[in-house]
Amino acid sequence: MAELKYLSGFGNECTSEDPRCPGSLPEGQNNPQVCPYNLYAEQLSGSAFTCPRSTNKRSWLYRILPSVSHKPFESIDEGHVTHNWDEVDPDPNQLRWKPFEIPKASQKKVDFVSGLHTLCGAGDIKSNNGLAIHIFLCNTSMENRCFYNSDGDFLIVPQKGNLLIYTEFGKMLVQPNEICVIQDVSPFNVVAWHGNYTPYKYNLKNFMVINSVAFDHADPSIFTVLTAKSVRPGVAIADFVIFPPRWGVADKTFRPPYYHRNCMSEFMGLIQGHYEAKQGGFLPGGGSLHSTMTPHGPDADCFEKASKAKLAPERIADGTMAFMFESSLSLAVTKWGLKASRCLDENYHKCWEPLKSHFTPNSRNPAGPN
Ligand SMILES: O=C(O)Cc1cc(O)ccc1O
Ligand SMILES: [Fe+2]
Repeated sequence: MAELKYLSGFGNECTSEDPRCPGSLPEGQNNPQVCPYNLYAEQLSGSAFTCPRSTNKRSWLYRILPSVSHKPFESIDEGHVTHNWDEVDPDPNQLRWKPFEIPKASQKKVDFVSGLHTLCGAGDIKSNNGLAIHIFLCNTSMENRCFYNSDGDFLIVPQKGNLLIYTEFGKMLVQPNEICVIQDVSPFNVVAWHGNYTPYKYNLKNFMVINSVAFDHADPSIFTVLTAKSVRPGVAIADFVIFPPRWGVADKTFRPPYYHRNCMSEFMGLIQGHYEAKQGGFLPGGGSLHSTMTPHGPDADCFEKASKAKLAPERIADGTMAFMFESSLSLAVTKWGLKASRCLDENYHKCWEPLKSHFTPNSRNPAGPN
């Protein structure tokens, strides 16, 4: 396939015309009585019409047939997708999953849609307020079918293999270490479009990381790549946060993540490498969930090493890409997540078992390594 060319600029107003139909975008207006090439004009709204201009999102598509010209929808087997957050009793334990297994194509062909497995989530689709985390485990391209999600935005984080995604706005090749966000998808008959509501992808290597250059551990909001806002300012439905390779230079500081409990839920995954707070057990393709107020933090090995380490400047997480969805919702795990996936790590809690008391009641300030 010819190399794909992309329009650049997050949130920009972009335009695109199929080179075979020059001038297919109407000039000076969006909705002419008759569009160039006798195309249909169709608007796709990504925000309420009434949003202020700075948050208003919409695109205009000029297509051979409007997307309403489809046959009636019919239900299909829902597979492993659910929005029932009461399948199992709430579980306050720290949860960790071994790498999820991709089925072998020789045994069963599974495409992106039938390979979606809901792991956890919260909220309500009808009020458009919620979040679901699905693991996609597929081995086959989608043929003669396409998919649209009218429940919300899809942020896709591939861990293995490449995704060639056909959207109404064009094609995207999304590879590990890249992410993409898609909207509605329907038959691919768009000849031209313009607007600021489009699918996009982003290479996580381009994230300009900041970190503490003096002392102490900055909270991970410094690593926020994308935010799905809630109605409460500063409180996200989900922040998408990454832990990319960077320099650690903080003096007199325990540099890995601190022990904590959080009113936000934290779902983490690893694309490649190993995560700085866990010496082992948290593997690429796996995940972990520390839901509302569940205590967690560095494992015992990590604590021992980092509290004794000489604090020279060091590269943190070279070759690594971990990510987190930090959500104000209390994420409930599905039956698939707890049982059917067969990937739940029953021994996760043991990584903290060796932690011992270092309390020295008679010496307030024991000599540290530096
Ligand atoms: O739990 C985690 O590993 C993620 C995390 C990292 C960090 O540097 C500070 C807080 C936090 O939740
Ligand atoms: Fe955390």
